[in-house]
Amino acid sequence: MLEVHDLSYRYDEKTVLHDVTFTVEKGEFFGILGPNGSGKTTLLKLLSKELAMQKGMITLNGTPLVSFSQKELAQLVAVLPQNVETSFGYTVKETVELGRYAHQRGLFPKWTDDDERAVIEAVERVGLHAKQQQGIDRLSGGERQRVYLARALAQQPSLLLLDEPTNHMDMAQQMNLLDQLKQWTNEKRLTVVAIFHDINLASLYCDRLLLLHEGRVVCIGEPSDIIEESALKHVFDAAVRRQAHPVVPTPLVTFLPKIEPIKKERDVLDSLKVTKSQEQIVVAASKPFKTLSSAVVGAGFQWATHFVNRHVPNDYCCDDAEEEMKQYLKARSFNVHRTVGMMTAVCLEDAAYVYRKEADVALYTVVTAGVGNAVDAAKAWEHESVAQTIGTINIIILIDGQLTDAAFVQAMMTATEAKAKALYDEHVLDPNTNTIATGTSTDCVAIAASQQGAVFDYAGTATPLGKAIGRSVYKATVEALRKYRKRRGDVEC
Ligand SMILES: Nc1ncnc2c1ncn2[C@@H]1O[C@H](COP(=O)(O)OP(=O)(O)OP(=O)(O)O)[C@@H](O)[C@H]1O
Repeated sequence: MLEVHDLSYRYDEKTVLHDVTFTVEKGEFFGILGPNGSGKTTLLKLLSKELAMQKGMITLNGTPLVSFSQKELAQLVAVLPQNVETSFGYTVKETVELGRYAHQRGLFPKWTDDDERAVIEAVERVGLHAKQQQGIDRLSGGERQRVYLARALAQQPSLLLLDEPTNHMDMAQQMNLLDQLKQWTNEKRLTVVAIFHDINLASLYCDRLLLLHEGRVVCIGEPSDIIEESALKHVFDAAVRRQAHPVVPTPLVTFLPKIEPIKKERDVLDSLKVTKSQEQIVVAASKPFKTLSSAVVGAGFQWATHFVNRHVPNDYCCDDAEEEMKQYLKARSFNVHRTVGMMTAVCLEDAAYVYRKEADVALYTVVTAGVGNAVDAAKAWEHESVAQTIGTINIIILIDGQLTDAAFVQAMMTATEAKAKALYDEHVLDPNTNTIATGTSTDCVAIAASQQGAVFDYAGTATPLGKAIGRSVYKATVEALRKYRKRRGDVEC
């Protein structure tokens, strides 16, 4: 629908756009990103003919932009500029009605049913139906922005040009408005070209993005191709980290603040406070540890200061164990956002604690082990139903060092392998298949790292960290298992 070829532009002596070339398809939501002064607004003004072209070519549906009259262009293209001058004295509806100018004909144009329908739909779409008779000077900045967007939508354009459309809006309004626009691109094949400052919003809503830097196109493509750490670092001169969105397959970026690296606290593991009772084992750290866990509370990545292994009865049963565990933690004054919480029916006196300090690696491991639900993972499919009792082998590993994401995942793998080996050597059987068990049906692992000091890129079994994890987890699991089995010979816990 839109083709831009070798577009350059200069204000006086200063060239601010250099040979910009791209195309936008009909129905596409196309985002323009770039730092302040990179030429985004100038580009948009050239697309709307607010600025006269100096060099290059822009075509709309195959016709050069220069050959459209202003009125012809207004029937195809609507613009929401960065700053709109407020026309005081108009109501919301009257302001939106101005969007119909492009469709009025003759010296004394008649207001038609089509005009009325277009205005009402636009006002409703931006959620201002209830305020349509209100003067726009009595609206908030965000509401006013929505009125101007409605005016642009009432124009029923094929191409909508937006300069920071969600300026002044709170988060909910931004999402709501972009959801609506996205729906219009799908339903009405409206094409949107929008300037964004929020990279994550652009990534969520745009089909493709164009990244501008000092008036030049750095790259064009789908968000997952464009949102790339090194390109963003180069363009925005800021360190960023790319991550996966938790729900949709688009990337998210986090800008990393230029703060002093965390000061290395000596012997961070020595200052851990470990409290043991029949009800719970609590490992408390003075600073948050970055943690990857499968715990009931705090699963996934989390920064945590407290690691709680709580004893529950053998017949513990709850529809929403996570919520129940959160209530338990809150009632005991734990901050649930800073706590990793797991459960076990095992007697907590039988926990094993292993502290290892070698030249390059220091870690502290706590294991509770019960094997009532022991399962051979390779044969679990033979079980008619997997027992869902709380179990079982809970492993907490606190590491003094900085782990990459790869190292976190490898630490999980190494710990799991060492646990399985402990079960093998202790000859723990899956009672259903009578084969050696590899774990229990509800095991839990938490890998926590201080994220200070030594950097560990990997934690597989060939690395010093992996070796220390394997050795500690094996030792602690064997010890905890033996205590558990000995007690079962004496007292049922
Ligand atoms: N009317 C003007 N006269 C002279 N220079 C201008 C004019 N308008 C913009 N510029 C310059 O052109 C360059 C590009 O400006 P532009 O507004 O297009 O950037 P932008 O990427 O939209 O910036 P922002 O993110 O701050 O809105 C800047 O260096 C700016 O100072």
